Order: sequence, then C-alpha cells, then structure tokens
Amino acid sequence: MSEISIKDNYTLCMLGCGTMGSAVLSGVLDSLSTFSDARTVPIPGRFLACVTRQESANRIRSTYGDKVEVFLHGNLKAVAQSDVVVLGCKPQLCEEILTSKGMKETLKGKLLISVLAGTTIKQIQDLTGPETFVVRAMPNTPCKIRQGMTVISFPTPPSPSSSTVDLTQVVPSQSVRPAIDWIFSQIGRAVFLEEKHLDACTALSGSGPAFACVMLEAMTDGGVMMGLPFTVAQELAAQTMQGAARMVLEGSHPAQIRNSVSTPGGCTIGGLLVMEDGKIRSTIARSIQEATNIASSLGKKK
Ligand SMILES: NC(=O)C1=CN([C@@H]2O[C@H](COP(=O)(O)OP(=O)(O)OC[C@H]3O[C@@H](n4cnc5c(N)ncnc54)[C@H](OP(=O)(O)O)[C@@H]3O)[C@@H](O)[C@H]2O)C=CC1
Ligand SMILES: O=C(O)[C@@H]1CCC=N1
Repeated sequence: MSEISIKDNYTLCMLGCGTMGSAVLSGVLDSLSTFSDARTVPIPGRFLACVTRQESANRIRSTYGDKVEVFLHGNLKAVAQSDVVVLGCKPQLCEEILTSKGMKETLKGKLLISVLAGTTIKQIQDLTGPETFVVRAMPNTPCKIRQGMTVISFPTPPSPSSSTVDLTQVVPSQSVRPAIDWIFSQIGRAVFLEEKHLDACTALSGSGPAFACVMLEAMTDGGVMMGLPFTVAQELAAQTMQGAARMVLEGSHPAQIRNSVSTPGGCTIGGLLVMEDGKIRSTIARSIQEATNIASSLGKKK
C-alpha cells in the first residue's frame, strides 16, 4: 500500500466548474485573500477549472481573472497538473469523464473529492481504480459566500484481518484529512460523517438552500400582501431567517425561541396555528424524505 500526501501550495482542479464548483472556488479564493499565514495545514496555491462550453470558460475568466486557469475540453491536461481534483460534474457524466482515455492513469496517486449527489465512493473508486484516493463531500451553494455547510465522508478502511485487502489501494497520509477540512471549513462549516448518511445530507443541506428560499419567498409574499414594499419584505424575511438560524447555531433550542416569541393571546400563536393547519412541519420533513430518496438514485444508471 502506498500513501497519498498533500503538500503545501498544491494545485487544486475543479473537474467541472458550474454552480457548485464555482461556489467552492469562490469561497476558497476569497478566504485566501484574508488568510493569515499562521498554519500547519497544506493549502492550495494554484487553481484550475475544467469546462466544456466556451461561455462557461468566459464566465470563469471574467469572474476570477488570472487567479484561475481555465481548461476548455482539457480535462486530462488539467488533472495531470493537479494534486487534488474536485469532481463537480453532473452525476450522469461521471462515468464518461472518469473513463475517458488516459484519465485513470492520470488520476493515480491523487486525491479526488467528489461532490456528486447519489454517487458512492465505491462507484467512483471502481472507475478510478485503487491508486486514487476518493473522498465524498456534499457542500451547498452558500459556500460561495463562505456560509456553506459541507458533509465529508472518507472510505471505510479495510479491516486488518480482511482477506480481500488490495495492496495497490492508496491510503491517506496524515496531511489529507486536515487539507480537506481546511478547504470546506474556509467556506462555511464542515463535518465528517459516515457515507451512509450522505443522501440525507444531500437533501437537507445540499438541497436545503432551495427549501429555505421557498419559505423566504412565502414570508415575503405575506409581507407584500399586507402592503410592504417587496424589497423591504424580502430584507425582513431574509434577516429574520438568518437571525433565528444563528440563535439556534449559538445554542438556543428552536422550540424555546418559538415560545419566547409567542405572547399568550398574541399574533405569533395565531400565525403558528395557521402554519400547523397547513401541515407545514410534515410537508417540510417529507420534502427532505423525498429529496433523500431521489438523491440516492442519482448515481444509478437509468
Ligand atoms: N447545485 C447545487 O446546489 C449542488 C450540486 N451538487 C452536485 O454538484 C455537481 C454539479 O452540480 P452543478 O454545479 O449544479 O452543475 P452544473 O451543470 O452547474 O456544473 C457542471 C459542470 O460540469 C462541467 N462539465 C460538463 N461536462 C464536462 C466534461 N465532460 N468534462 C469536464 N467538465 C464538464 C460543466 O461545464 P460547462 O459549464 O462547460 O457545461 C459545468 O461546469 C452535481 O453532481 C450535483 O449533484 C452538490 C451539492 C449542491
Ligand atoms: O438537486 C440536485 O440534484 C443537487 C444535489 C443537491 C443540490 N442540488
């Protein structure tokens, strides 16, 4: 077994740089512009982005200038120059990209972080072969403004007693986990979880910004209905959701916040009862259930 290690100033390649790839890239570049040098963890020093459409290449060049080198139809060339590759294509393109001529050999000895929904580490590892170290991450779009949530899963190491240990399988050195943690902690919160939870995380935090925005829009609509100008209503809704969420992240229990806002006989409890009549809780919870079920099927061949 050989070890894979990440050196400081490494080259980071976004193999697919659309919504999610750009969100991660933007957050990391932004964090580097304010980063102090007191650290021991390896950080990236060069950034590459792979796309297939000219308009995407133009978008990346105009957004990042010379901070990011764009590879238009140049996956192999980009991966060859990289140490860490973030796979950011649609799940259905994964096989085509990873089995393209020369890719398997080029990925040898590198770290591949897949952000693909519903595509397991094993599925990816079967395409790359054992000499690439494959990790999954499930970020979300607020990574773009460094307010993201990312769940990271490592492959389960084979037990020492296993009779099927693959001696060609690369293993991570001590530098790998902190390097991955650094990327995603710079652009929001990052937690490590077992891979079995990733479909639920995909639904809850990966898709979550969309669900939160539906609630935000609905609250805004309510304000507009009652005569508030749209921009005021939207600001009130967004700041209120952010404020409540931050209180929870800082330790308050949501039920405690709800109680403290609900004056007996007051307007809040009146509004809450209408929400409960509309089965808002089970509707939202079942939305996460449905999104989880769909997420689990996204990596499967149709
Ligand atoms: N959107 C989200 O909020 C989240 C998405 N994800 C996951 O992230 C992944 C990407 O999603 P998203 O960013 O929304 O999708 P996008 O379509 O926005 O981005 C996909 C990117 O892949 C590129 N691409 C397509 N074909 C190739 C190819 N052959 N070689 C190299 N690059 C290629 C596209 O290039 P071009 O622009 O030129 O077409 C594009 O930059 C998905 O697997 C999704 O499950 C995970 C969490 C959240
Ligand atoms: O909707 C999707 O499939 C992707 C995964 C999570 C967010 N967007």
